[in-house]
Amino acid sequence: MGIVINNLCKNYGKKVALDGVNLQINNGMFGLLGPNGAGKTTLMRILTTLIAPTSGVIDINGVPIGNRKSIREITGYLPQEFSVYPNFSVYEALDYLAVLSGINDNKMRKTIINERLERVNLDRFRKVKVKALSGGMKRRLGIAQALLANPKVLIVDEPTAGLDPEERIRFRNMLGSLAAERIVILSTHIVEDIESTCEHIAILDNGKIAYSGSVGKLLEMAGDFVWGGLVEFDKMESLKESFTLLSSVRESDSIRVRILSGIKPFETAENVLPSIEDGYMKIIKGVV
Ligand SMILES: Nc1ncnc2c1ncn2[C@@H]1O[C@H](COP(=O)(O)OP(=O)(O)OP(=O)(O)O)[C@@H](O)[C@H]1O
Repeated sequence: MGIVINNLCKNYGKKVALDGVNLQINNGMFGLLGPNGAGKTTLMRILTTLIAPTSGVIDINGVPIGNRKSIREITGYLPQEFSVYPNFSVYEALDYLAVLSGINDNKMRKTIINERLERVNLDRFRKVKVKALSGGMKRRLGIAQALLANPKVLIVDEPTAGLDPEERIRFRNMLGSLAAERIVILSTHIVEDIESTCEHIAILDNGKIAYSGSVGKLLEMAGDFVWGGLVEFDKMESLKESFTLLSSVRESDSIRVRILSGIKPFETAENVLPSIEDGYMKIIKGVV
């Protein structure tokens, strides 16, 4: 069970957006990371049957992706640009979307909407107009919409972009609790979003899977490549030219740097504990 993707390719004309993607995604929270243009949205739109692959095989819980009706019944999607009727109230917007998704029985629709509103902590705001919601509340409404049919797979694209830190944390926690009983795929280029929630991740780069596996394994792989130490100001330029500088913070007369490198970058440098961001940079920069 779960999602199995074999040799998936997607071309837009001459542009190759996905190039031989192989991936297995099981229950729980799965992070899809990658720089802008890597192909994340394309992959998610294929998984939700909004666009068709050029070639390759995908099964979701044993159902082939070509069986669009069944796939749509088991997947929920929160796109990057989620917007609904601004003058509707929260309840009206969900009611309308529920009718569109085929939940015709009035009593059942009411029960489902009330449950979803509670799930995303918006029940107190049911009468508030959509246009009056904060960014985080709109995103939560988007999740309520994606959960209407109680999908086995929930796919969310860049959900925390534009949210303030408190809203972002709340949103991540909510996704974490939803992942207890389904697959949640979280696509983002914000590495922090992955750090606190996902056990398994994939990194897409230029249409290809550059890494897939556990967060722990990524950290292990980055272990010997992250260096830290204090350097003098006048050494900074040459360090920047020769190595990937991860961070630099002034400390009185020197600068404390973190550097990604396969060799010791300067005499007093020492290996330091890597973060997911360091692991991500190692993969994307191809440091060996
Ligand atoms: N409809 C389209 N026609 C042509 N090229 C497209 C189309 N949609 C996407 N692309 C291109 O395919 C590549 C992958 O795009 P995609 O939107 O999947 O990447 P992404 O990882 O989601 O990026 P972002 O984080 O910026 O949303 C990009 O080079 C993009 O310009």
